[in-house]
Amino acid sequence: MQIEETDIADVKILYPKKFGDDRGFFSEVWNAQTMKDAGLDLNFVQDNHAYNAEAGVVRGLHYQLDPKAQGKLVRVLRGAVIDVAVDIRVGSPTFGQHVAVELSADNWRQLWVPAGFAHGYCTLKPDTEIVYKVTDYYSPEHDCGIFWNDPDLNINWSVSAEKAILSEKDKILPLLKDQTRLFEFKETR
Ligand SMILES: Cc1cn([C@H]2C[C@H](O)[C@@H](COP(=O)(O)OP(=O)(O)O[C@H]3O[C@@H](C)C(=O)[C@@H](O)[C@H]3O)O2)c(=O)[nH]c1=O
Repeated sequence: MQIEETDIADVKILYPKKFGDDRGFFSEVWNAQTMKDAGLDLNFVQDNHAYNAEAGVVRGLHYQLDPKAQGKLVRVLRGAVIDVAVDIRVGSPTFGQHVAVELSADNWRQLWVPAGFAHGYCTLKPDTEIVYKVTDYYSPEHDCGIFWNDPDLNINWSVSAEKAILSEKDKILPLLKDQTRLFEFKETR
């Protein structure tokens, strides 16, 4: 498993090895020790799996507030997405900046989205399945979001505002500048 740094210090791209043979392939997609060696001692408590019928489905940008903040390790089983992590830690040198990475069944990458970040994705293909491990349980009371197409974020989602397919909840999320429920930046997060 190779682990690559991104432009935002705490967000990482993981490249699990894939061993192909006549039968198909084998891949270690999560290894606690490897991540610990890379400085991430993680305790996942829930695995999420979402199916998206169409290309252009946008989910996000979502996060849970402290004390239920979640780190997310994201990968794609079928199809492809642009996966996005936005730094929403007030006081962070990269506040409001984002990392956007294509994750697909073909490239087999994973994105580590730490607590303190809003997360979202846009499907690039129909029949896209995404799975992610999270470090805390779902808590609707702590669930928050930011509008996906906030002009201040300047995210290239690969879909137009007219064509994007969103949940009713996600259509009316606030802009980052209007969202008061954010995180505080801590060096050690
Ligand atoms: C996220 C979540 C949802 N649900 C339920 C609530 C609701 O009835 C239904 C669909 O929920 P949502 O519309 O919030 O699902 P979705 O829009 O896919 O939400 C997800 O988006 C991505 C981008 C994330 O990062 C996730 O953390 C999560 O927020 O599933 C759970 O039971 N457990 C969970 O962990």
